[in-house]
Amino acid sequence: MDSAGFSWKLADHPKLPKGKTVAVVVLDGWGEANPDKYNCIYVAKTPTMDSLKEGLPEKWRLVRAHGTAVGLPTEDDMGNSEVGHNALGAGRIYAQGAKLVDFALASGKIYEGEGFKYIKECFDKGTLHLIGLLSDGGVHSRLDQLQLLLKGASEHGAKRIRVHILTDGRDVLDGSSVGFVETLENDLAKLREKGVDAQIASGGGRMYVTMDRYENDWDVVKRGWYAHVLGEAPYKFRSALEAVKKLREDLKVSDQYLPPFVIVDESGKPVGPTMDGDAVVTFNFRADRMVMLAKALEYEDFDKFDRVRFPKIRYAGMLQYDGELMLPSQYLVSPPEIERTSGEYLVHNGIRTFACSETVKFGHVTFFWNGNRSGCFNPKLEEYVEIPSDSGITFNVQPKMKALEIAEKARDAILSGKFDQVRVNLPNSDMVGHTGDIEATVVGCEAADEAVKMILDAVEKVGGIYLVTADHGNAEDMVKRDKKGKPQLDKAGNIQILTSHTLQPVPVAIGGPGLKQGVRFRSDLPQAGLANVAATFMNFHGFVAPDDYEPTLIEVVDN
Ligand SMILES: O=C(O)[C@H](O)COP(=O)(O)O
Ligand SMILES: [Mn+2]
Ligand SMILES: [Mn+2]
Repeated sequence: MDSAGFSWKLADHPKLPKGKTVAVVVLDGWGEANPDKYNCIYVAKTPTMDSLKEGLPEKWRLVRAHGTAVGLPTEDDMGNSEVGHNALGAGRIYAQGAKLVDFALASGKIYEGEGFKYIKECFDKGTLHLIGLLSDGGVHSRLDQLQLLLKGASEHGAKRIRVHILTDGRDVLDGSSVGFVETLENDLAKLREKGVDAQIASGGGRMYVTMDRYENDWDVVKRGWYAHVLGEAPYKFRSALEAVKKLREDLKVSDQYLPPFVIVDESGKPVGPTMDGDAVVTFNFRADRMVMLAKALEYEDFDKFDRVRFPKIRYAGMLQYDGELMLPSQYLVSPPEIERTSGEYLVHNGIRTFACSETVKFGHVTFFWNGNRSGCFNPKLEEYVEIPSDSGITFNVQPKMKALEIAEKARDAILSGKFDQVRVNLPNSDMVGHTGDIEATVVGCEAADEAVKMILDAVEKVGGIYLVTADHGNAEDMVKRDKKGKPQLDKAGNIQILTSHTLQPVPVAIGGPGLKQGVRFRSDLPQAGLANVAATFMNFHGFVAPDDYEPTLIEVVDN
């Protein structure tokens, strides 16, 4: 208990014992939707997940994983890993980056903050560079926010602006990059009419240029550095619209994987390399895929690739992306203050924790889970294991990914008796789902199901408890639908493959020999969401969750 009366000590659960091994399994991108041929989870053979569903309604239920249930601005916002794992780990709903940036832009407060004042110093003599994902997906960034920022920055004195665009096709339909570039070009033309020298300067597909995460492949960031900072790329165009259209057509690549390009003037010179005295803003609000670039832009000492030139710039993130590393040190909007997460409480109460995934999702069960905080709380009680992901491939080529390796690590951790909580993220349904390859996604779902089986078998052996859930939907719906739920055809009469997440709810399944008789899902929380899960597994560890956590999903009835 500190002087303010706060204590990390959790109250004992009146009915549930301590000392059980609890496996918490997060299937990434595994939602519940009507059965049809575009529902890869339904098409896949998933005997383990199917058997869990037989526990409905006492041991299997659905929870909300999108929109306001996870702190997003509207019910039209699909869920995503950041907000999903934040809610799962923190047990409460926080207004998330998307919403905080909306507020800051609408109120104009963004222009009064320290971060904006810091970059503004460069507006007289230097260029303002805006780097980020050009998309209205609302997962990492939003086009309307970029539009407002462009307008606001120019009204606050920016005279020369260069935008460096990463094309999406992952949180939005493939091919939509063309329309986004058109919209942005229109806005920039309007700024030019007002005397602002504003242009797109470079770009590339988000999965090939700049937006890697968790240090899976620094070459991705290096390509971005060359294009956005050095002004060098294998492809040069006079306009971004031409770049995106030609690269898609000539190379037959999708938006996500466009190669890096720079825009050049009539003499072939890049129009917007980043130079001493310039300001840079990375306009994504979401952290994971901006942290690596932020390091390259901010750190004096940096050895991940040769930056060739390290310009003296003033750099600010849309948000601070990592609270522990305080990276970047300058930012336009304060991130959600996610504190007192379940992970922190549990280590304070002696719970030994093991967390594991492969690189592309490793930060999800650690960094996002712990409220966007790197590292663990107490290395004596926690072990975080990262299995290296394949890099340089799209995951439809290896749809099984490292699911079984993750499951083996989890199994061994459970059988070792050294841990009270064993937490994993199984990435397949999400990562393969994002490729839009339906057959491969089916294989990925089957691999994830096998991995769940391996973990549940280990839980069975040690008399433990399991909680299986997901962070948002993806693989359960792979086609764009109209309001009635029918596949919506494009102008040519073709179905449109949905590479993005969905608005679907996700399952929560509980069980295992250690789960006391009489434990069942309450029926009075029909609107429950991911944030209700933390209190639930805290109960399985024998504790009552803190008062301000969203209520537990379970009750214990006496037989
Ligand atoms: O970053 C990505 O891969 C997608 O934009 C969102 O997927 P995730 O939220 O599952 O990571
Ligand atoms: Mn996810
Ligand atoms: Mn995803």
